Parts: sequence; structure tokens; C-alpha cells
Amino acid sequence: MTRSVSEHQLAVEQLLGAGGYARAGRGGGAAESLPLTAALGRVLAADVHAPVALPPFDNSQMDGYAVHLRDLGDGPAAAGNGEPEGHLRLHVGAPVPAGSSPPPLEPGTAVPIMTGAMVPAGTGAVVPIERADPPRFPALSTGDGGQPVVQLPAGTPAGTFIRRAGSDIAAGDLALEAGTLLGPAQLGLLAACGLAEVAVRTPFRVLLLSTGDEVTEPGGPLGDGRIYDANTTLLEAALRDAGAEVLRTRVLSDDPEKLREALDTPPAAEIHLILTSGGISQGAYEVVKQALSGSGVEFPGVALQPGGPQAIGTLGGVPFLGFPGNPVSALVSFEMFLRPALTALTGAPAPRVALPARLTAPASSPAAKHQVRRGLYRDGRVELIGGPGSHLLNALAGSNALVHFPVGLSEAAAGDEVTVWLIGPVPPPAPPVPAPTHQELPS
Ligand SMILES: Nc1nc2c(c(=O)[nH]1)N[C@H]1C(S)=C(S)[C@@H](COP(=O)(O)OP(=O)(O)OC[C@H]3O[C@@H](n4cnc5c(N)ncnc54)[C@H](O)[C@@H]3O)O[C@H]1N2
Ligand code: MOO
Repeated sequence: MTRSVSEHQLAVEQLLGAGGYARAGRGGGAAESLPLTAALGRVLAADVHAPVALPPFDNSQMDGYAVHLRDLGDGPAAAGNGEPEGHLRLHVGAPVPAGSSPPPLEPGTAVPIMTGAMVPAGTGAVVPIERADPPRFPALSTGDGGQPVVQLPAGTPAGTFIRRAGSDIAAGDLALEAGTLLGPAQLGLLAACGLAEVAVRTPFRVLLLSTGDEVTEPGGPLGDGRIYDANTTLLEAALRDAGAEVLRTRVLSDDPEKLREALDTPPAAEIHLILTSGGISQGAYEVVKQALSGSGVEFPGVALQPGGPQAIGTLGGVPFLGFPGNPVSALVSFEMFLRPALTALTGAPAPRVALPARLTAPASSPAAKHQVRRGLYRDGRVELIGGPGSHLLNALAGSNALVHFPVGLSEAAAGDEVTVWLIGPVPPPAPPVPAPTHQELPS
């Protein structure tokens, strides 16, 4: 039985959608309240309405002078005669630092006001200090009677450099919708609203098991014919990066009895998915296949390369997925099937950014399969890194994009457009190649 990629994507989404996490109201039923920074990367459990307006009061956008509404415009200056045309000469009142609650402003008086300070009642505009004469606060000139005066340009439109109360959000308005992924900006908004804690959905919890007699925990010696376990780390990191929590086991052998025992042992916490790597293909020791035969778990082939062999079902009512053992196959399986299903179910992680890119070199792909190559995307172009082999973990680690060659495409030329999903940071554009100098030009 071979499935298309989209059929298996739907099957995985439906599997999680029918599991315990979904039944508990997408985890929202068991929401927990966390201090704001502890909620980074988590998903908001309920709508949050702004308890206060932002800004809470009219305030100055600049360090400068608050000028009375009646003193604005081209009318006669309020204090003294002989000022240059188009300027105001105003008495200087008591300064308004941020955090103070100033008295109303008198016409004919300008008060020094600092960025973020509450504008006095009656203020029409704020004139930045750089436009004042003198252009600094401490060295104010002294007019008749010894009272400090300042000269400001006339004609400043009303409202200039005043940040109105509620201009960002009004009190009571919806600040963040349930299901919002909480990043620095969203958490900053909650803090600005005066909230110290936030209710988030419980994390999606995964029991992760890697299998294989040849697979050895990193950190110890490596025997002949053995390899270190890359997949547990790779998949745990991918899951955690996607906002999930991971319970991991030690690497399990190719003994189906041992795997069944491990799966029958109740985990320390409620889990929403069991995920295995390895042991699902056509070999003589396919531990996951053997341990789960007759359990209702299916082993479809998916028209995907890498990531062709897959396992899917439920175990004791808990959703189950088995990814192939090759490390690149495991990660591609995660990106193609599990990550989008987690986004649909839990609101995290943010979907991958998909972009068009031009191939830097020709490539071929098996027409009957959706091939996912790895590449380095930059400047609208993508260079394939390494071949299609699913053991090429070093090439994957040097890539920032998954490059999609859909079913039906067998040959692509340099310059052809493909779709890439960004999985890593994009380097800045390459510096332009300098034109040859006169001396370098061939004679
Ligand atoms: N006769 C066939 N052989 C294979 C087929 C097939 O269709 N017919 N499919 C190939 C494809 S495609 C893949 S992918 C693999 C999938 O095999 P399994 O999921 O059964 O995985 P294993 O055989 O256990 O391991 C495959 C490969 O990955 C290495 N591995 C396993 N676990 C880890 C780990 N935790 N860390 C690092 N590397 C791991 C393992 O040593 C193998 O090299 O089957 C093909 N064969
Ligand atoms: O599907 Mo395997 O995942 O091609 O290497």
C-alpha cells in the first residue's frame, strides 16, 4: 500500500486530532498559569483583553517642550516682541520628567518634557529640544524679569509628537487571541498590560524511543559495526523546538519483546504521542514492525524520499507514529508529517516559511515520489547540499532549507524554480562582485 504525501499528512493530522490532547480541549482544558518569560514558545489558552489602555495616558514622543494649544500656529508670539518671524517666544515652566503627574499648562508657557512623560492638560504639541533655541535644557536664556524663555518654531501642527492614550490598544480590546504562539513581542505586550502571569495550553507530550542493536548512546566507546544514536537527540530537539515536551528512553535493542515491555510500561506523565525511530522497513529484524504486528498499527509506504517507510496507529488509545531509522529520513518525516500536525492541533510551532528559489545546478528526482533534498538558500537561489542519501546528516546540518521536488518532476535545470521550506537562518545576500578595474581589463 503506497500513500501520497498529502494522504499521510492528513492521516497524521487526524490521528493527533482524535487523541488525548485534542479530547482535553487542545490542552486548553488543563491550561496552566506561568510567569511570562516561562511561557516563551507556549500557546495562549484563552483570549486576553487589555486591562489598561496602551499608552495609559497622553505622553510625549520626544524630549522637548510641551506647547499650549493656543500658542501653536503662526499667530502672535506669547511672550515679548522682536522675535524672528515664524517663531514663538515662550516662558519656560517647571519641567515634566517621566513618571510625574504635571499641572495644567498655562498659555504663553512651554514646559520641558521628557519622552514618555504625561503631557500636561492643555498641551497642543511637543517641539523636540533640537528645534528649540537654545537647543538644550540646562542653558535656557533669560528674558525680561529674569524668567527663562525659549524660542520655538511657530506653526507646529496640533498633536505633533503626542502619543495619545489608547493609540496602541484601548482598554478592554482583544490583545491576544487564544491559540496565539507566545514570542517576545506577545509576552512584552502582556507585561505592558500589567499582567505577571499568563494561562497557556499544556504542552504536547511525546514518548520517544529509538531502536536498533547497532545504535549506541553517545558518550561511550563505539564497538565494531555500531553507530551512535543521532535520532533521539535530533527528534527530541525538533520536538522541543516545536513546543512539545519529550520523555525519552534509552536506546532499545532489536528484541520485539523488550520493545513491547517498554511500550507497556506506564510513562511517568500523560503522553499524547508515542514516536519510534527505526525498525519499520523490509529487514529481517524490524523490531517495531515485529513488536506491533497485530496491534492495529499500519506500515504504509509513502511516496516520499527520504521518509518512505512509515508507521501509524494507536497503542492503548495513544497515537503512535514510527519514523524510519535513517537520520535524514527521520527529520524529513518530522517536517513533512508531525510538525504540520502539531501546528494544526496545538497552535505551535509556526509553519515553515515556503519560498520560491532558483536551482544553482541541475538535479534529478524519482518522478513517482516527492523528493525532499537539502540545500542552502540565499538571495532567491538554492544550492543542493549533498546527494539524496538519507544518511547524509552532515549535509543536512550544513543546510538551511528543504527543497521540494514534487511527484512528476524527474529533471530540473539550473535556474528552474522550486519551492523551499526554510529550516535554518538565511545568510545575508552575497556581496556584489566588484566590476574589473581599468588595469584588470584584458587589453
Ligand atoms: N529491501 C528494502 N530495504 C530498505 C527499504 C526498502 O524499501 N526495501 N527502505 C529503505 C529506506 S528508504 C529506509 S528509510 C530504511 C528504513 O529502515 P528502518 O526504519 O527499518 O530503520 P533501520 O533499518 O532500523 O535503520 C535504517 C538506518 O538508520 C540507521 N539508524 C537507525 N537508528 C538510528 C539512530 N537512532 N541514530 C542514527 N542512525 C540510526 C541504521 O543504522 C540504518 O543505517 O530502510 C531502507 N531499507
Ligand atoms: O525513505 Mo528512506 O527514508 O529514503 O531513506
